[in-house]
Amino acid sequence: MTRRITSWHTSPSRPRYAPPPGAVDAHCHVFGPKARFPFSPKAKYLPADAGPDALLALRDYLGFERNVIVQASCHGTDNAATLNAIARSNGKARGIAAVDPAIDGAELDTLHAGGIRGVRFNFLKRLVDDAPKDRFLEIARRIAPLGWHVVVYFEADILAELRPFIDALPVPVVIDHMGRPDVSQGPNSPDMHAFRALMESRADIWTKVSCPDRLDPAGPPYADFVRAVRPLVEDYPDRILWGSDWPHPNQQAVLPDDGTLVDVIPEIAVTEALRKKLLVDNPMRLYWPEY
Ligand SMILES: O=C(O)c1cc(C(=O)O)oc(=O)c1
Repeated sequence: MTRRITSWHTSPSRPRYAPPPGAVDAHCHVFGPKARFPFSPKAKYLPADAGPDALLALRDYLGFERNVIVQASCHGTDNAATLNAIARSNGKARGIAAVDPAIDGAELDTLHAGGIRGVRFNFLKRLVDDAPKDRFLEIARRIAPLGWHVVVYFEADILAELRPFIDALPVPVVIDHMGRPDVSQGPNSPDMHAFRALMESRADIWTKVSCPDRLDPAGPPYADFVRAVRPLVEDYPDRILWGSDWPHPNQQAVLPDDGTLVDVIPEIAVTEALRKKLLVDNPMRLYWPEY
């Protein structure tokens, strides 16, 4: 693994849709820069540098004000690159870390001071070697006093197997990219039924209605994604978040145009009130509750 991948569009279009003031991109990442923040020896992909300068410039270009930076799997459990990006944002970014179960209380406090507000549990075999549920539960118990939540990333085919684990989590839960349903099957598919059952199972489960580029292989204007996801936005308006997913880890065949991704927002959230919840009120409640 030597070739470094550029997984993002280097000249995205400017979106036609203008997000409301204070909009939060609640799922994005940084890669490196590698010279200061080397990738994990266990990384499953080796990306080109996509550091805070590029992220903050894109934020402004797309019309957003804040970011939630999710530790990318290529950085393992060393959160230095994510913390560096948060520190560069002038208080306009917070983050989600990946941590080793052995992490001590002082290290958790340092992460909190650096803007971290949760930890991510990644169950994708193509991204991580192992996902020990018992140790994840131990971490979730440890972060509860900090008021953090957990972010869980999985694919639809393991949702049933994961249910007891998710049910046992003692803190709020955010599901990345809706647990990757097959959106081509429409809004009433078995995947969507199972996902809705999860959303119904507790009041403190949220989800990111993100990644049309990953979930809808037909590409722009992502009609299957819009048809499957719009009803979720309408039924769970207070528990949804949106994120660009920049710099789109692992995307290679087709690089998503971030302007086009922003233009999907008014298609899935069809009223101004829904868009304000999705882009401002909900992420602020979860990541900047003091505001
Ligand atoms: O589907 C993916 O490849 C992917 C990877 C990562 C990561 O490497 O952290 O994060 C994501 O949100 C999505």
